[in-house]
Amino acid sequence: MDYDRYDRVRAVQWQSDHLRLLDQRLLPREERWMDCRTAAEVTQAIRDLVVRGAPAIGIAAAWGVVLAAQQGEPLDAALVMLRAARPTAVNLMWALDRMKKRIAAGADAAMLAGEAQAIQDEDLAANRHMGELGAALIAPGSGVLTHCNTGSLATAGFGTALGVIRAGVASGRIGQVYAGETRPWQQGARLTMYELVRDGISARLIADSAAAHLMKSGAVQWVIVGADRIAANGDTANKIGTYQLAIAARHHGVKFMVVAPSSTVDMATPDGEAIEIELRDATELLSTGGQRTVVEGAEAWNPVFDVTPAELIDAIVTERGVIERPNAAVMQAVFGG
Ligand SMILES: CSC[C@H]1O[C@H](OP(=O)(O)O)[C@H](O)[C@@H]1O
Repeated sequence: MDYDRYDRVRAVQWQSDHLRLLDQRLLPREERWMDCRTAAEVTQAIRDLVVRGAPAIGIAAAWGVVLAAQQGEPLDAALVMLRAARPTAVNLMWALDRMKKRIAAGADAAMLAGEAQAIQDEDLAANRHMGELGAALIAPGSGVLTHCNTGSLATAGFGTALGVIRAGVASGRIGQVYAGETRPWQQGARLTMYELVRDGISARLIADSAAAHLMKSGAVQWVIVGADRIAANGDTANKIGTYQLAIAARHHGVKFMVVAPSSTVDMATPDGEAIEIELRDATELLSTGGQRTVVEGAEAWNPVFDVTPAELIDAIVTERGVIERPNAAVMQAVFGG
C-alpha cells in the first residue's frame, strides 16, 4: 500500500560529516534542528531527549560512532560513552554492538557509515512491514488508543505502533484514533498529535487518567503501543503508564498490541524484573514547558518506563511476524538464534 502521503518527517538526518537532529523538546511549537559534530554531542542529545524513541536513539548512536571515526577519536571510549546515554531502550546497545563488530573487523569511517545507514534503512523497512502485519489484526471500523510517540519522530520513519495506526487507517480498519498525552514529557500530546494532524488522520487527545474510562465506554478495541525492551519471556518495558493501560485493557476486554522491531528484543534479559528503568530528573514532573507548576520544596519520583508482563499482552508484532499470547517458549523459537 502507498503510504507516501503519510508523515515523512525524518528526525535523524546524516549529512556526511555531521548529524542533523530535529529537536523534539521544542515540538510542536518550533521546528529547530541541532547539528551534532561529535560523539559527545550525540550522547548529550540522546540524554536530553533532543532525539528520543528506542529505534531513533539507536540510529543516532550509530552515527555518533561514525563521527568519532571520522575525527580519529578512540572508538572504544565513544562506544562506552554513547552506550551510557540512556539505560532502558535496548536498541541503543543493539546498534552499538553492530558498530562494535564492524570496528573489530577493521571497518574504516566510510564502512562504519555504511553500517549506520543500513541500520537506519532496515528500521524503516521493518516499520512498513510491521504496519501491515499489525493492521491485519484489527477488525474494520475499530477504535484504538496509543501511548507516547512511536511514529516517524521515534524511528527511521513511519513508526512502530503509529505505523500500525497509519496502515490501519489507510486500509479502513481503524475508524477512530485516541492518543494519551503521556505525562510528564507529553510525547503523545506534543509529538503523536503533531504527526497525526500532519497526516490528516483524525485523532483525539485524552488525558492519561481518562484511558480506563475510555475503554469502559467501548470506544476502543485495541491499545497499540511501542516498546523499549522486550525480555526473553515477552515482558515488555515501555513508556511509563503502559502497564496500567494493559491492566485496564484486560479488565475491559480490550486487546493489547506491542509493536517493535526485533532490535528491541533482548533475549539476554530473562524477564521484566531484569530491565533497568530509567529515572529522570524530578524537575520534568514538577514543571511544565519549563515553568514550575509545583510548590517549591516538593519532591517527585520520575520513572519514565514501566514493565508490562507478557500475560497482559495479546500480540507482539515485529518484522519477523506476529506472536500472539507471548511467552518464553515462543520468544525462544522466534528470537533464540
Ligand atoms: C518506537 S519508540 C519506542 C518507545 O520509546 C519511547 O521512549 P522515549 O520517548 O522516552 O524515548 C516510548 O517509550 C516509546 O514507546
